[in-house]
Amino acid sequence: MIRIRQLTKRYGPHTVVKGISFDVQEQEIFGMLGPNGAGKTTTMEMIEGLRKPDEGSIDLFGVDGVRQPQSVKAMIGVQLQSTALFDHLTVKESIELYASFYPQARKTSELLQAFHLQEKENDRVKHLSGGQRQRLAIALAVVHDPKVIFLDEPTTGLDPKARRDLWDVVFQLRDEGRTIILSTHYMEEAEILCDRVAIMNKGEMIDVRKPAEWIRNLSSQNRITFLLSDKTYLPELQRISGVTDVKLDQDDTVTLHTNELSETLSDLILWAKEKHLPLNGLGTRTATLEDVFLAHTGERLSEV
Ligand SMILES: Nc1ncnc2c1ncn2[C@@H]1O[C@H](COP(=O)(O)OP(=O)(O)OP(=O)(O)O)[C@@H](O)[C@H]1O
Repeated sequence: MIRIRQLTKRYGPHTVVKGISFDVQEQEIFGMLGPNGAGKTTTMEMIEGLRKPDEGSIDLFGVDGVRQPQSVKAMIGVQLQSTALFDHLTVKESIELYASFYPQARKTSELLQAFHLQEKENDRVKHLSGGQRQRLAIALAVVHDPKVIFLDEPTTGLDPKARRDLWDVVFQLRDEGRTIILSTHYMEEAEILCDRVAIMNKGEMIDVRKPAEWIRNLSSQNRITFLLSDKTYLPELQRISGVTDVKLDQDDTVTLHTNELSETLSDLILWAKEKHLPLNGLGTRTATLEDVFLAHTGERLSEV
């Protein structure tokens, strides 16, 4: 287990990580979300032993991350930004170069296979697609068979297919028994990939929860919409079970906010039947992690 307690980092008068505490379980895919400048990278780099905390403790599977950063480095793999790869080396040469940095390394053939790069082994890095470069960057991070892997926005800029392929790589790393800490700007990615998600804002840790728990706690964000031209029905709609708010737009669209989506929906249908109202344009929208993020940070992640 990774145990972080009261971790603090200051730059001059600015405290950019403000005494945060959390645990990461073994074999967990742990996501860190937050707007730009929230302190995600600083936190990850303190755990990686690259930046020294001003206060607090880091215990990485029994190793003191603050006092023994060198021991931490042997246990962890950090994905390079794909721009940091050597463009003129081939894929195979890149892996062999990185393997030469460690006393013990995984076989090149095994890594080529695990990261679906066999067919590209003799291609120069500069000729790889975005997804292949990212897979190579992660392959290089696991050359020495680390227990913990850090991925900083691993799928930024990838097309949907390459993104899904990379998710498979991350699941595979976890299934091999590794613990993964990643930052992402994509809500969908956090929902699908992460066992638990930490949301950071302005150097503070808002909380750590499973994606579904974050969403459940924000369940009044569930919405039902339909067309209704007669305003006189609005007070009745307010009384339908689960409804927390009713809004009517200028284009006659009614939006019901509810914390009990299915119950509200079935009661609404019964009510409309009684009144002989057609419920044209009926639609529902459940809360997403994007709504959670907006509610907690006041920003849309897709825009940051
Ligand atoms: N070396 C440094 N010197 C001074 N301030 C720094 C330094 N590194 C980071 N900061 C500041 O610390 C704050 C947190 O930065 P950090 O990079 O950790 O945020 P982040 O959540 O990773 O953001 P992003 O999503 O943009 O990567 C920012 O306000 C940043 O300007």
